[in-house]
Amino acid sequence: MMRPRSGGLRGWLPELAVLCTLIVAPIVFPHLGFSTDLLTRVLNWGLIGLGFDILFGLTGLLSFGQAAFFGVGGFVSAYLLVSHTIDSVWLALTIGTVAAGLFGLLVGWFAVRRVGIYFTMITLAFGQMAYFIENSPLSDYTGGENGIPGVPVPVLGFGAHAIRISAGMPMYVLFALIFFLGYVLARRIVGSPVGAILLAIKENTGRVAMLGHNVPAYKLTAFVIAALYAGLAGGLLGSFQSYMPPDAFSLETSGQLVVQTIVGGAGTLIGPLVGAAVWLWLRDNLQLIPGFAILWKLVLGIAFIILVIGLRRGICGEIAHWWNERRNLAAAKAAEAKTEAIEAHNIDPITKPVALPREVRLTIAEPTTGDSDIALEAKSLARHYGGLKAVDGVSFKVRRGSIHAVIGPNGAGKSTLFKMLLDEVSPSSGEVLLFGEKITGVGVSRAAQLGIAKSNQLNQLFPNLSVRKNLRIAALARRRGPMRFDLLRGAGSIPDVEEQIVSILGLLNLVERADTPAHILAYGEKRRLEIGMALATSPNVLLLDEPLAGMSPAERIATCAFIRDIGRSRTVVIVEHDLDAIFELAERITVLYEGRLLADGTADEIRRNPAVQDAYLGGLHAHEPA
Ligand SMILES: Nc1ncnc2c1ncn2[C@@H]1O[C@H](COP(=O)(O)OP(=O)(O)OP(=O)(O)O)[C@@H](O)[C@H]1O
Repeated sequence: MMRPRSGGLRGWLPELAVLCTLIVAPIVFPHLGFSTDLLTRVLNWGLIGLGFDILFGLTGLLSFGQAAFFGVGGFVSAYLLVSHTIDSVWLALTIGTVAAGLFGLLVGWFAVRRVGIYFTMITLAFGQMAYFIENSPLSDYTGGENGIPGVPVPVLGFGAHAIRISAGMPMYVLFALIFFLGYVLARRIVGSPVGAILLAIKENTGRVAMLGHNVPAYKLTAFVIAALYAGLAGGLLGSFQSYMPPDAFSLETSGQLVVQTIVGGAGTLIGPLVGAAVWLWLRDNLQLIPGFAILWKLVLGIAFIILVIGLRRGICGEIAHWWNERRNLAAAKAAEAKTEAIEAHNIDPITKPVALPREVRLTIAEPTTGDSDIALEAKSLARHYGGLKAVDGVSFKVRRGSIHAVIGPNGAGKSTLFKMLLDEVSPSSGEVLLFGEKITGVGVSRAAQLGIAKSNQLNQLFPNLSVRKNLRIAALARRRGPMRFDLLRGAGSIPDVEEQIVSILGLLNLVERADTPAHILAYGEKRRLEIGMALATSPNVLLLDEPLAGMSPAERIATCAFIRDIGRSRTVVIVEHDLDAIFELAERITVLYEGRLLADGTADEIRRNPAVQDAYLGGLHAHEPA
């Protein structure tokens, strides 16, 4: 699917292929029934599609309101030119594009905090509002139902040397050039750290936030990028046809963009262009067939259904999928065979851990008051679900640099407590202090930025990304902060992030699996990757929720060894049912029972505590020294 650029000349092959196609298209395509004007129109749809694909194909956000930005860009630019407020078409196009971007910022502000269908509904509502405003209150400026006629074409050069870019071939060349530049830019964005994070948002939004990235800000960035592309395409449309039509704002425009993107292949950048070519060609040619003139929409609909059912990934998506499968077939088969071998024979691929990633400096100030030796403190934490007190007023302190365990029978409230420790779940009452600073209420991504990370009881991976890319999303978080607009650098070009990934791959013994998609890994490997992702954020306090669950005995021993290693450079809090492991690892143990604190003390104190023995399980007696 949408692949960032790999190194060397090969990495530029898609750009080269697009450039060659744009050059030969006006020679070849007229033989297939495409006039030069139709090709120009296709390029204009392709240009909106580049931005839309970053929003929809890459980030997974389906907008039904792109016509609003297309219309704003088009009408602002057309009005400025026709009213002679501005004479330069280039300047008017720039202002129109910026206006669309600003409108995108406004709409996106409301939309990106909603998910799924609610996001789509908000974009649809704003799109319809924009259509109404253009048609009614602003009709003095937009021409209402008549649109704006007489939009001038762009001019290159000045004075006597000025060249008007007229319809036909000159206009095609202009559109092809702008599309190509837009494509190169879009590819860079996809390959940047921002692009990597947007893709991860589509895979698992919650985990991206938990790692410390500001998810709404990234979604908003994708939204504004899509609005800018649409605004530029809108402005160009007016100049191309010397007329800005009111239907630029219509729901049909937004719908057509979605349809074309799905037909061409979402997540490929080039898909919307190909989809537009198919769609416009079918539309134009069906109308010419005698007897089809009235039925063409029906036939177009049937053609769409056949394409979507036959080519689930869209035309370009299927081609890209076939190509990648063919290229990676041997590697994919080997990876699956290894997984089968691990699962069938219980091969333990863990060896001795290698270098630990180095500790990052604390991003929070040392506490000026209180006990600076306390890394984490829960103060009367409670979480109630209706009448159920999952956690009921629990207080405990975790000493800096220690391994601290939280144990308790099933349903005692351990996972809920953990979720409150990093503000993933808001407490009903009480608070959490990280190095003396209150973090309750800051939100999970801010808490991660302050230095607390968690590996989850149930894996929260990015299943379709490779192991390396999973770790990269984690390692980028604290290194770059909650949000950064590094849209033009390569995601894999930050040396200390890559060093961090290599150390963690070694630590988890996943070096050979670095390029394997996470969903192919064996269960034990997935558990290790889950821990590795939390570790890759370089946390000062690492929470491990049942890290040994589902591991083989040999993996448990090796995982305990590296948890002990991790504990040398940072504070570790661990929830685990394997009491042998806990008594071996933990310096202090907090025991929960039915949501309440039952005991808190050293491993020896807990082992001998009669209340723990009575309430927790008879099996604790088994751990009594003989
Ligand atoms: N979102 C929720 N809504 C309602 N009840 C919940 C929710 N989350 C947890 N609970 C309930 O709170 C109690 C504590 O659950 P929690 O998962 O924290 O326990 P636990 O000690 O981690 O258990 P286990 O060892 O089985 O993972 C359970 O009774 C659980 O059903």
